[in-house]
Amino acid sequence: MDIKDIRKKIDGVDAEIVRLFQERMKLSGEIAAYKKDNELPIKDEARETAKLEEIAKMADEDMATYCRMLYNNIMEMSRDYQRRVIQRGVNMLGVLEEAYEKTPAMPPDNESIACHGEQEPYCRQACVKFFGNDDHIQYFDDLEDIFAAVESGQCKYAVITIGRHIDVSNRVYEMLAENNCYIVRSTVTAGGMRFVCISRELEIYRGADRTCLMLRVPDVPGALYGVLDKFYALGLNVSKMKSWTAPDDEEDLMFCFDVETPFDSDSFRNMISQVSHAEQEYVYLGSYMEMTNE
Ligand SMILES: O=C(O)C(=O)C[C@]1(C(=O)O)C=C[C@@H](O)C=C1
Repeated sequence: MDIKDIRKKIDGVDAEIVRLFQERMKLSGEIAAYKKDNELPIKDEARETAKLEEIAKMADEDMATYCRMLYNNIMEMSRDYQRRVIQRGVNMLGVLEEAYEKTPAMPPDNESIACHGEQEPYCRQACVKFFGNDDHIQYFDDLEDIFAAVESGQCKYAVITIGRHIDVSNRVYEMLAENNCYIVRSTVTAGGMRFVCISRELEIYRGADRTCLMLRVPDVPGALYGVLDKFYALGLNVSKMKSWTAPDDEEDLMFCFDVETPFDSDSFRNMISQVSHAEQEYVYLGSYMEMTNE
């Protein structure tokens, strides 16, 4: 068969795939609305695992791995779309201000905290700084287990490092977004490791003076400039800037950075308005205070 004929067949199959993919995404959007109304988390690990198993069984033997990879990506996009559906029309500033009003002066000192076993001594130091004690730590082997513990409610908070290993911190930011978790406090321990306290509930403590934002942009010249320019125009300082290639597409860049401005200020409100009306989809990862030794 001529290559042209084969391509024609591929075009036909692609048209079907696009139609069905969009149909699936719309259904996923309906699930997002249900999850929002019933206060359910976007990610359902058990459903995804079962779905991948089912897909692998359904596929021909030599295609099973490809089908699994495809569905891994499809479900990641599906979650991304659900996040957008949920955020659409939400008055972001109103949500943040309500969270600020509801957050107590100090974090509770008797909640379970998920930590990484490998980082034990530093984690303890960070917990003492955040909660005044290190009595309620539960140790886990990896980040996935830590986020699962927070997601399921087994632990209300997690204290994890975000510094040092560049790959680790990128993954932490991606996982915060995937699991709808927020940074609520931050500190640097002895040894120069930066630890953050994260929560699934949006909490904004008094004194919060920096806000962590993440966004995805196409990897084209000037992409970074176009993002930062808007913050500089508002007189806002941007720090702890990180960028890396999107995990699922080499042509996209992920940016994560802190904007330094007190929560209770006009410049904060201007920034949120800027972010809410931007063309790009920003992911809000929390407003917090950097806790020092004093
Ligand atoms: O079944 C759900 O709960 C969905 O939200 C749909 C879906 C999917 O795309 O298949 C998306 C996210 C969940 O983690 C699991 C599955």
